[in-house]
Amino acid sequence: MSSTSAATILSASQLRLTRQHKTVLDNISLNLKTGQIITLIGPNGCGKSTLIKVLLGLESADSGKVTRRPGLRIGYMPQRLSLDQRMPLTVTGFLRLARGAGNERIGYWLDRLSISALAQQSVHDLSGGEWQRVLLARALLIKPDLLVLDEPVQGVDVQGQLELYSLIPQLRDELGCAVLMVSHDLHLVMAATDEVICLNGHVCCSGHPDTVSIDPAYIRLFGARLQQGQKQAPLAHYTHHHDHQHCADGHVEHHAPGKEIL
Ligand SMILES: Nc1ncnc2c1ncn2[C@@H]1O[C@H](COP(=O)(O)OP(=O)(O)OP(=O)(O)O)[C@@H](O)[C@H]1O
Repeated sequence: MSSTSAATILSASQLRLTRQHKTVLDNISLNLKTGQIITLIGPNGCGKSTLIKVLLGLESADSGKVTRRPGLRIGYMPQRLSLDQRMPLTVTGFLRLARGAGNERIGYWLDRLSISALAQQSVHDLSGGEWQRVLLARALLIKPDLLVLDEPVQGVDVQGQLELYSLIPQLRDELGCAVLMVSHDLHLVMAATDEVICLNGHVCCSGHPDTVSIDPAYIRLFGARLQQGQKQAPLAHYTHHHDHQHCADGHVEHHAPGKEIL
C-alpha cells in the first residue's frame, strides 16, 4: 500500500511540553499512516521517549493535540521495563500476561523471533538482547495496527541489530501495521524506515531517507555516503547542521541566515 494514499492512524499537532522549566517538546507535529515506518532520532534527552509517551496517551502535553484512530491497537516496546526480581516468571508466563496471548500465538512469535529455546527460561536470567526480543514478541502478540519501538536494539550485538532492523519492514508487511521507532543507529536504520524525524525538543529536520540521503544537508547531518568501490559505509556521525541554538532552559534561539552553527 502506498503510504501517501494510506489512512492516517495517528497524528500530533503543535505539541508542547515543559518539565521543571525545561522545554521538552516544542511545537511537534507529525502524521503516521498505515504501513509507514517513522524513526525518531536525536541526542540523549532530546525528548524522543517523552514524545512517544505523549503520542500513546501515557503522558499529557501542556498544549497541542494528539489524534489516534478509534480502536487503534498499539504494540509498545518500552525502553525499560522493570520486573519484580522476586517474582518467578518464565518467558512464556510473561508473554501470557499480554492481552489476547494464547499458546499458539506465543509459540508463533517465539519461533518467528528465533527465541523458542527461551520459552521456559526465567525472564530474570535473559541477556539484554534476549530480553529485547521477548519485549518485541509481547508487543507483536496483540496484533498491533501500530508497533511502537523505543530503542529496540538496546543491548543487542551488531549482528543482532542488523537482523532486528531487517525484520522490522518484514513485520510491517506481515501485520500491515505502521511502525514508530526510536533509534540512535542512523546508519543501520536508514534502510528500514520511510521517514526520519530528527528531534531536539523541536523537529530539527525530517524526510524520506532516499531523498535526504542525496541531499548535501543529509551528508552534513549524518556523515558521508558510501563511495564507489567502498564496501562498508562509515559509521554515521551525529552532528547537527543548525540554524539555531539550544539554550539551557530548552528554548531555541534562531540565527540570521548565513550564521549557521554546525
Ligand atoms: N518527569 C520529568 N521531570 C523532569 N524532567 C523530565 C521528566 N521527564 C523527562 N524529563 C526530561 O526531558 C528530557 C527528555 O527526556 P526523554 O526521556 O524524552 O529523552 P530521550 O530523547 O528519550 O533520551 P535518551 O536518548 O537518553 O533515551 C530529558 O532532559 C529529561 O531529563
